Amino acid sequence: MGSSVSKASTSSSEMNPVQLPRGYEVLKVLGEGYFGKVLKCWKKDIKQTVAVKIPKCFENDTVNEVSMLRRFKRLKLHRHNIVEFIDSFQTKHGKAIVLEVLDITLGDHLGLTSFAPMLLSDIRSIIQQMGTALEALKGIGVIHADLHLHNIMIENHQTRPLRVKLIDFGVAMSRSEASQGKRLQPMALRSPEILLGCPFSEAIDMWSLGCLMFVMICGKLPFSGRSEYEILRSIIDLLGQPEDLVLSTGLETKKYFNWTESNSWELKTSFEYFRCHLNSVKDHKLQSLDDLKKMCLEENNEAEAAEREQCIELLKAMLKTGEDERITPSEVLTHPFSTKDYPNNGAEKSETSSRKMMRPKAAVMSKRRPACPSTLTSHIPPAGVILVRPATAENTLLLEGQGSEVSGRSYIDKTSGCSAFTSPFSSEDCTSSPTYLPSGVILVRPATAQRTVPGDQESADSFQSGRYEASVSLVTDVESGMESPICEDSGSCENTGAKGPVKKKNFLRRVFSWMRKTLRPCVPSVDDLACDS
Ligand SMILES: Nc1ncnc2c1ncn2[C@@H]1O[C@H](COP(=O)(O)OP(=O)(O)OP(=O)(O)O)[C@@H](O)[C@H]1O
Repeated sequence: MGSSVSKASTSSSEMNPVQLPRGYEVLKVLGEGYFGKVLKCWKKDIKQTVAVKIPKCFENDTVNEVSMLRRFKRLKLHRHNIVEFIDSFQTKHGKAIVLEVLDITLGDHLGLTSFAPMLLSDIRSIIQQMGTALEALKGIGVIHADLHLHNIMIENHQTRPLRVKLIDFGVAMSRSEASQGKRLQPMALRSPEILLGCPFSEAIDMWSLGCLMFVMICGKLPFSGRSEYEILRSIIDLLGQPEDLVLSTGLETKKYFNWTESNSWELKTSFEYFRCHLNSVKDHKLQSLDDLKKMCLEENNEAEAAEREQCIELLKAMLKTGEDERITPSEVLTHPFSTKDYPNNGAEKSETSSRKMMRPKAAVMSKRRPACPSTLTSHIPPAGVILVRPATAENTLLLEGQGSEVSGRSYIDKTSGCSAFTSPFSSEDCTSSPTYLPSGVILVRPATAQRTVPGDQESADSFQSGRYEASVSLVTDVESGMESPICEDSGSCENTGAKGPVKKKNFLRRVFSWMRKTLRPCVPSVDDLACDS
């Protein structure tokens, strides 16, 4: 790499405190981390846009990261979902790193939907790909040690399946460097072995990935607290205490635990630890990970329940407090959730709700033209589901403009007692606790004979003809602020009396006209729905 430095333009130098070599043109700032600023640049010799990570100051030596990435390049690890290294060059603060450009971080992606739970199909593809990345790293004895929502990047968040890459090897190390007592990983994602100062291995990355999977499932962190003690207490609350055998190897165990007369370790109380009482700052109300199985997107959907069950089983295997018991990356890849191979898997016969929702969405997002006419019936959304484009900056604004959010908080069905989406977080008060939906999904009350006008065939016809309103029964009530035509009509609300058929018909007309105005820009066209192959 040539070391001659061009005189950057004013705008470039504003974005970039370090002048870049002649062969680069700065386009924009992509992101910033603790160690470096990442710029999108045009690399003239290869005629390609690249991401250039520039160290902020001299202490942030990137030599380790560069040599790690060079090794990955030799081993072609970009084929295993690890960011592709292109080049490096010297700056006054150390080596700048040139990488392939990626789209947005997983954290930003979740942020677009206010951390709504992700579809199981999206979670599966992310876990499979990160499992592959961790397997490749384990194969060469490398620990990433800094897995978090902003170190997993999506290649293009508008296409499905989601393609993700692992980035930021700033603190990555080889297994031989994994000396007991090192402080690694973001605190909330810190594994028990790091918290306790036990011997550790690549398994610490699986722990962090498990924590991230929890966030993808329910939009919350599994463990929270402002100190390591609180994180540890939070882990023990949800998962139970690590085995005494594990605790006995920790350099920090005595800091957090007392050795009792019954010859076992017992977590110190907050008073013993801090000299003051401290309430737990839990982000959720789960008693155990199994409670997550109760979270469902659709009632009475056995396929979805079976899929979720396997998803949570995998999560439990990732969040084992003892690293020896924790699932390995290769086991993740063969887990039934990853392979979608489990009893009651209705993949062949009837697809799960997430698939049903994903199909048209993928077609819409990839803007594929239908290559073949397809049978209409395979594209009719299940009763009670309105298909909308997945949340993007644009359509999020569209919905927000109506006083709502895609996050689903606004789509809680108060009248049905949260029956459309049961969340363990909202078990106490479903009107005030946040309940989340995946992006692109609006829940409606289940269709019943009374509520569905016209009948199935008519509904199918109108769906095909673009009159989507006919396939919809009733939109759920939304949270305050959202003007809803549904609850204006007493006949549609369970807590009010029924009205005559004429009034109901008028009401439905109003509903449909409201929906036409509101949802048309979000609803896929028939062309888009016509072929998903
Ligand atoms: N290849 C890339 N393509 C696009 N954006 C990127 C790329 N690499 C990094 N970014 C953006 O820059 C941010 C910072 O990158 P990175 O995590 O590598 O820096 P860091 O200083 O090591 O961060 P940290 O604070 O996590 O240690 C990322 O969160 C992301 O938003």
